[in-house]
Amino acid sequence: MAKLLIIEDDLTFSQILEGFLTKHGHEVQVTHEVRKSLLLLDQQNFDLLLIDYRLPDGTGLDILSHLREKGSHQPVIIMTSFNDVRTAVRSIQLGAFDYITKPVNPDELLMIISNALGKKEQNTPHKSIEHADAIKGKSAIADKLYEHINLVAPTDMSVIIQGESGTGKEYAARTLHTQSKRNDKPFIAVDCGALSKELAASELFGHAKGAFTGAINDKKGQFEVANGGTLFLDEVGNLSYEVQVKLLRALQERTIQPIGSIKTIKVDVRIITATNDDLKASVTNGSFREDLYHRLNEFKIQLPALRDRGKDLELFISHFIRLSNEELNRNVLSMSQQARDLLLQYDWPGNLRELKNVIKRMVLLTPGETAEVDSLPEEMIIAINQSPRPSGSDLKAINEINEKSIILETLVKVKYNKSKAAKLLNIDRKTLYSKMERYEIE
Ligand SMILES: Nc1ncnc2c1ncn2[C@@H]1O[C@H](COP(=O)(O)OP(=O)(O)OP(=O)(O)O)[C@@H](O)[C@H]1O
Repeated sequence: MAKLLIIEDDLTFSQILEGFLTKHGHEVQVTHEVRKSLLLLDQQNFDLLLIDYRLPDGTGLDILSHLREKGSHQPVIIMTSFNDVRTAVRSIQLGAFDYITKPVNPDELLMIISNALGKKEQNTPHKSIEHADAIKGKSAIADKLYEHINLVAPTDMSVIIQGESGTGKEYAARTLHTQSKRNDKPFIAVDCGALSKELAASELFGHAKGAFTGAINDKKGQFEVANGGTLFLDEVGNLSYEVQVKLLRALQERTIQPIGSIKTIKVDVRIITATNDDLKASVTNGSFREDLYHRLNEFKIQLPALRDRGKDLELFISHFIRLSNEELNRNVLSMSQQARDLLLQYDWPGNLRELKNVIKRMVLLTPGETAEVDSLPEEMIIAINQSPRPSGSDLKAINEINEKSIILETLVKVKYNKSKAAKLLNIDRKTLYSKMERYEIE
């Protein structure tokens, strides 16, 4: 049993969730606003938080930031409408464990909660590393990527890995380490996005007993822990100006000084950083130091977005189906044409992480061997149909696009039962068939 806090402003939905999770053995509390939830979080400890993305007095990200400032690391799951996925993936950078799209599927929710509780101990600023099951891809863009990785890996150069959220930056950093001569020494990953301003310096450089309230013992910083090996700083753009100064000094002088200590410690560490922001823009607007940027940017690796990886998408789909079959004890061997088309058409703003989640959910909801389109989030179809709107005043084109997306949405809702769809759409079956043919809906 775990102690859960639900922060959700939809009263009916929060009641349903509360009942459902209580029935599954959890102790559940519910609140409906950011402000009240912050008070509760300051008074009590919860094992896991389930937070609606849009709340009346803020967003789930405000709560995540508050937790980060406090240095709390309990797993957080963000619940979001599909239209907010692009923003919600940002929550992962701020330390959320995962997100789930509404309407929430009960099996999927239980799976995510149990994964989150299972990984609780690892959900600290030191990121978990589970990249034994990785594939490279066969597209031209993947070839180029690995050419760069192979080129720079054996050197001691500092590398910045840039790429959208979920593109595999941590995986790339780990590959650089395993292909370097430091591979028998530690690879330490620190998620700077999940560190509060106050704790960041002590996390990186350590502190002496009594250096500040709460520093009850000496603590080794991650620089020292990584000595001889590689230190991976994810979301490096989140470090405060003061910590940037300390980091630059550590890199230039190859020594660190724990907070509150007079001793200096020699360190030999290769630095790999990752960012999904444009760090150069942060230099231009003054939030990131230019001298540090140049010191970190001896080589830059750009990770491609999934939507730009062509045929690799299909390889990743098969790969994640295999992994999910193993994990969930399922036997999904194929997908219907509609399901495949949908996965190939979608533009994957959350990249590999989003694909992995969607496939896991699909496998979970498929008891047989063939996954059907209704095991995919129906909002994916809406997202695809929302993409290009004809510009200007071509009323006929606008009407056609609207008509196509309403037909698609209805078909998904009734699991492609055409009689039911025709009834809901208030047209006869023959008209529905001819419209489906015209709009190339299978
Ligand atoms: N080459 C790969 N093969 C298989 N799985 C991968 C690969 N690269 C990444 N993944 C999976 O995709 C997910 C996201 O990867 P990762 O955490 O490395 O991305 P990231 O870019 O560091 O994310 P963030 O921007 O949120 O820090 C992980 O679950 C990881 O296991």
